[in-house]
Amino acid sequence: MSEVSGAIRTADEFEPNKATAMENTKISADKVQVYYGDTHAIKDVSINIRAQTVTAFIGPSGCGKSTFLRCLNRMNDTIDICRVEGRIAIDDEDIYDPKVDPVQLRAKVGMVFQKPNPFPKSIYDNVSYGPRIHGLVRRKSELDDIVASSLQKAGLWEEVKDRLDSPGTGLSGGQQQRLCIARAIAVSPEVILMDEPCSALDPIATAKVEELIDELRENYTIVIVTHSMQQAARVSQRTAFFHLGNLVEVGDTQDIFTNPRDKRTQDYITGRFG
Ligand SMILES: Nc1ncnc2c1ncn2[C@@H]1O[C@H](COP(=O)(O)OP(=O)(O)OP(=O)(O)O)[C@@H](O)[C@H]1O
Repeated sequence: MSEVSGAIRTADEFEPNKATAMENTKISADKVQVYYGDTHAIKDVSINIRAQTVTAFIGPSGCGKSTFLRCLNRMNDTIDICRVEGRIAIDDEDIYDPKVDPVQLRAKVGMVFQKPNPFPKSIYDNVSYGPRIHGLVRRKSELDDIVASSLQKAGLWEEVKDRLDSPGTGLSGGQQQRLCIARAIAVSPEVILMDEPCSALDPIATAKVEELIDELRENYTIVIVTHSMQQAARVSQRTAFFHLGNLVEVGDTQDIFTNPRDKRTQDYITGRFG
């Protein structure tokens, strides 16, 4: 099986270590269709997403990047008119199987949104909330440890360790976004989905979050939707290009940007549309 189904050639068809790449699959989507009422937003998308890799979803506005991202932790379940067909598996387990609890799934597959959205609570409570509701800790000292280590992993500890009781909403935008990343990390996810996580941040805060994404890759599978091709080039190892609900091609980021196989990808990356 190639990484993208259908007649379109993919960079992976030329990959010498294909078997190794397949073994490394964390998420596999097969013939996924998404409808909002009568609108067919995602058309027959198949893709394998690799573990401990940053995969960027790029494409013009409205092409379905966010819709497909939200399929990966069933966030679309919360939209009444949205219907998802096909199969999406994480570690070969179908996440749309009726026995899968979407709340547990969303702990395993965390999400960071475009606009930082800390709870109107303290920094400590923002990070400890998930582990408490998921029953991951028994003692306050364990919770303290999770809060500290999550903030450390999110690169925020040094900036907030003396004011854990202050409101999360009082932090700068970039700090709030790293707090949201700490909150996602606190429940020990395996996958982190990021929907344009830097679009509300200034260049310095963006650089910090990008650096963090690079560090997190060692322990997590990361999928990021971005409008910035520079960002995709900086942070991702794999890039998937979407157009009008289709996944046009996926491959190593460097190949997609230097040697796209489809004219639509080429037109997009050279700024001819979108
Ligand atoms: N909640 C919704 N209800 C109805 N239609 C929706 C909804 N969300 C998205 N759509 C439609 O689905 C299609 C894909 O939208 P989506 O937001 O996934 O694209 P996108 O590539 O992420 O766009 P952008 O880059 O502008 O964020 C669009 O036609 C959009 O209008």
